[in-house]
Amino acid sequence: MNASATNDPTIGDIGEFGLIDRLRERIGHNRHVLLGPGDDAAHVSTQDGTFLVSSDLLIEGRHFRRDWSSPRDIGRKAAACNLSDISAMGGVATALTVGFGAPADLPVSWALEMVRGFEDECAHVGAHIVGGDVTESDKIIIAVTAMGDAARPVRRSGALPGDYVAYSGQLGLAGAGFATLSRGFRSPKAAVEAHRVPSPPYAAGPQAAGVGATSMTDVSDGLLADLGHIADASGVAIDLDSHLIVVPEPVATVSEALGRNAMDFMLTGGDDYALVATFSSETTVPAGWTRIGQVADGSGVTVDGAPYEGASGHQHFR
Ligand SMILES: Nc1ncnc2c1ncn2[C@@H]1O[C@H](COP(=O)(O)OP(=O)(O)OP(=O)(O)O)[C@@H](O)[C@H]1O
Ligand SMILES: Cc1ncc(C[n+]2csc(CCOP(=O)(O)O)c2C)c(N)n1
Ligand SMILES: [Mg+2]
Repeated sequence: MNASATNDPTIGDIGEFGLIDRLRERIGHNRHVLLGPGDDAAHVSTQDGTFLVSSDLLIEGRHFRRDWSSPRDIGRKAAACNLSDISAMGGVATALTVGFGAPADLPVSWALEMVRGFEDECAHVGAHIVGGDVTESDKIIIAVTAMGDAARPVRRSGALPGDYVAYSGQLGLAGAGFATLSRGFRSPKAAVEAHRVPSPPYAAGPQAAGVGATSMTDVSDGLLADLGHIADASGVAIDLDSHLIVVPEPVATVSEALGRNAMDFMLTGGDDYALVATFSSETTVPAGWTRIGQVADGSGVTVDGAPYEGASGHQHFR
């Protein structure tokens, strides 16, 4: 921290999650807020039911680059990271609103292709765009709000000692793709494609909720970082068994080519939007899920019984 930090800290001083904590201190709630900020989506009641709602912001240069991804890819990714948050509550997304900021010289066709990407991705769950906003901006900004429905939302806070940890979907590929593109390469294609368009296992969310998952989240920042949110919210410790985490071939290829540790991509690479959940030891591992760890008394996330060296995942402002 710099000298001024003690008096008037900057966002850079306190970081993404420090800022969210400080903002949340100022946010009230009413009787309709069944679950407020802090989970993948909020849960709100209405006169005749309830809904889930979640927002994610994508900024050109921070989340995507126009020279790396097509407008259709970018639309699909912007939809995917929002639809994934609804799935991570055990829900099914029904509607999106899309705020779109763009420079005046952006071709109209770019925006239309982006919306095609949105509709393509939304087709996986049956959702559609129901509104939005447009504004002029120096860089492209895509601000999405997703709404959805869940019979029994699964929170981050329900993991219990004795539960096991399992994931569904892909890990490591998008991070490896980002590293590949950052070094000016275009292959392996599977990794680069995973950065451009993630493949969230949408149906696995309601499936896990249906068999009684005790907690769940999606992996947007990195497996260790996002499991850290489950550990914190649940007041438990989580230990992963690295031998149960199988490195996909493209991740191994990228690791070798770039002189990187493959497990780093698997444990700390974001952007794949896998789901990770905890289940009671009496629950059979659901089809499509892979068991990778254990919940115990304590706090924090360890790998093979020891803290993992380095950053646990992507953090803005750091
Ligand atoms: N500006 C804000 N005001 C109120 N709540 C916020 C704000 N920013 C984030 N939050 C809340 O903080 C929690 C964590 O946010 P975060 O963005 O990490 O969640 P996420 O969408 O699951 O992850 P990601 O953005 O990496 O996909 C969420 O419940 C979110 O609603
Ligand atoms: C051009 C470019 N640079 C970096 C990355 C990597 N990245 C950016 S944000 C994020 C976490 C999720 O975002 P958020 O927490 O904002 O939802 C990750 C893994 C990228 N995808 N594209
Ligand atoms: Mg999430």
